[in-house]
Amino acid sequence: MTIAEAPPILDFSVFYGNDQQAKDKLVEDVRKCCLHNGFFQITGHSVSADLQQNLLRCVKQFFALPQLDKDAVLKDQNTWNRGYEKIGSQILEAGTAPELKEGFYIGEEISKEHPYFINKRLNSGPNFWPERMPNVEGFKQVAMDYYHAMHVLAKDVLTVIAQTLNLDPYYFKDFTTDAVATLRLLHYPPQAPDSDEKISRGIGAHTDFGSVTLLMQDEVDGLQVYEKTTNEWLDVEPVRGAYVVNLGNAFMRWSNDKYISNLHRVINKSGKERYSVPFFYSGNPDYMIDCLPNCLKAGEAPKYDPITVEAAVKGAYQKSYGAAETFKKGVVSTVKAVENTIAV
Ligand SMILES: O=C(O)CCC(=O)C(=O)O
Ligand SMILES: [Fe+2]
Repeated sequence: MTIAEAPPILDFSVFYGNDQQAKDKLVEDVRKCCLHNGFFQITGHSVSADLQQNLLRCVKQFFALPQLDKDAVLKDQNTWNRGYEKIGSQILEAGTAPELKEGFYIGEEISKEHPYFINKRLNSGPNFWPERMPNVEGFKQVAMDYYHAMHVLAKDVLTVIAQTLNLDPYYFKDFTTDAVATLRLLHYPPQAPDSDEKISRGIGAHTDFGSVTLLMQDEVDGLQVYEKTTNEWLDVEPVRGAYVVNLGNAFMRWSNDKYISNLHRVINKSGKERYSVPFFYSGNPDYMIDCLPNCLKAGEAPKYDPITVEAAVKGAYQKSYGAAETFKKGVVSTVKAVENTIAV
């Protein structure tokens, strides 16, 4: 594995097997990636190809709905991060235009009687389903089956990550109990061939806010990961069925910046419609993120105060949507980088 290459593809099936040498090698490969840029890809995982394909079919059906039907479930109608976001709702990279993507957010189905909803906990409430969609019941079923399968896979990935830090494989058990996570369906229309490379983005350069992200891409490319050693953007070519795994800002803070939450972006120059589905795993909202064991060098002190998962993640989305609003009001020059985004 050389360094200035797109995130390597690791065979995760060894995690489920008994070959200790292969398991150790997986842990070692994941460790290298976490230290370098926090990005790797996995095949041979537990999510079935059928479920992945069914979900992608639903994603395409949803975005093909008439605009009015999508607008009926606009996410600004709730405060718990569910529903549809229009093209141009977000700016993650300072100095770029509102992003050329539309999205749909799904989370755990949390009723209005649930204590998480009553107490306005992180991203907690009922889903906001597109009731005008033909076969909406099928859409709900596939989306929730997929959402729950992703929780299982995220726990497995964290079991490996624990071992990369020489921790008990189940070190993250409390963190993953009653975890909050968000599934985001994304559609990137093709960018005009003559669009300005400097300001036109599917999604601007950003780092993810949560702990770990598991991303499924369809067959159209466009995702790029920043390579700091060479100051390049590396293409992450889609691999059928694979997940791109990356650590988010909360994990970086938790590891005292030993493990990296890295910049990435999407520019869809393919001329085709692009679809992708990131799953953002935050963790248990009450869990206290405090410098993980084995993350301090000799004599080094923790850089950050302990913080709950909820406090670490909340608010970050708000800032990026605020930036798009500011842009649309015509005050482009005053748009500031969101706190955790570095313009390169
Ligand atoms: O669509 C992609 O490939 C990346 C999406 C992403 O980075 C995000 O939603 O945070
Ligand atoms: Fe991202």
